[in-house]
Amino acid sequence: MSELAFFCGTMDCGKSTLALQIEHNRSARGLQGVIFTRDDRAGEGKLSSRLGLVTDAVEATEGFDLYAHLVDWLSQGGRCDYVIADETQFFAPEQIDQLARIVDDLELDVFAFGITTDFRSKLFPGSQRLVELADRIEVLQVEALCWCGSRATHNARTVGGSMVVEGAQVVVGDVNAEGSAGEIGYEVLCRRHHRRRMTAASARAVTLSPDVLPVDTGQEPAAASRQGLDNQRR
Ligand SMILES: Nc1ncnc2c1ncn2[C@@H]1O[C@H](COP(=O)(O)OP(=O)(O)O)[C@@H](O)[C@H]1O
Ligand SMILES: Cc1cn([C@H]2C[C@H](O)[C@@H](COP(=O)(O)O)O2)c(=O)[nH]c1=O
Repeated sequence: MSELAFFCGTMDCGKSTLALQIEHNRSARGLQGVIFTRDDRAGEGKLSSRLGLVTDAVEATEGFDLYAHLVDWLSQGGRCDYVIADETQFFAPEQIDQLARIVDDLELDVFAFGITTDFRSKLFPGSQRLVELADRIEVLQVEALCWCGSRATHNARTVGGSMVVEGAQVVVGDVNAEGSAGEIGYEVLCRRHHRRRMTAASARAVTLSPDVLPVDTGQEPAAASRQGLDNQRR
């Protein structure tokens, strides 16, 4: 029986890589898929992974009907054995309903990939609909890590290394990507540090601050600095 599977996780945990692997394994066996995406960092009509692989995809723009697209494609003699949808957090809830209809009415497997929550740890509407409709939800097993070494479960948006909590829900961007001052970047954090708005840069700044270095312990500076970091981890 065909199914709607939702593969989710934080940014940078390997979702697009898995999407490309599923595509590779199936096409290597002669199957043909249709790939949808929206607002991939590599540009319009692309599905890309940080490992350097990229493939062409159909851009699911606002108002684009994924079910109608597939019916058109099939009725023109096109072939489709399965569907892959990446960056599904950006899809409208109606488009997720269309993915479910592709499973139910066209009897095709749909593999959907996306982050569940935004930089404020609120569900994206598309991801919420996937949680509501998916037959199967898989959290990716390659864990991204917070700077403290714990499993990263949340996505932070940063400006100048500091976490921000104001702004539009959708801003395409990358982890480790902050360039010029004021540019938006992202960093994955554990919940504790997301709640405290403590990014790698702000933890480093606190650790190095003279305020938190014990002055009369007789410790070596390196040991004192480590102790400051331990305090932040707690
Ligand atoms: N230079 C590298 N060497 C090995 N693995 C890498 C490298 N760069 C990225 N990765 C892997 O790729 C993952 C990101 O894959 P990607 O599919 O782009 O993530 P997502 O789609 O979830 O944002 C990282 O978590 C890491 O496991
Ligand atoms: C948290 C968050 C992320 N985004 C954007 C940033 C990236 O372009 C994508 C996630 O892509 P990835 O392949 O999973 O790394 O989503 C956003 O627009 N708003 C957010 O709050």
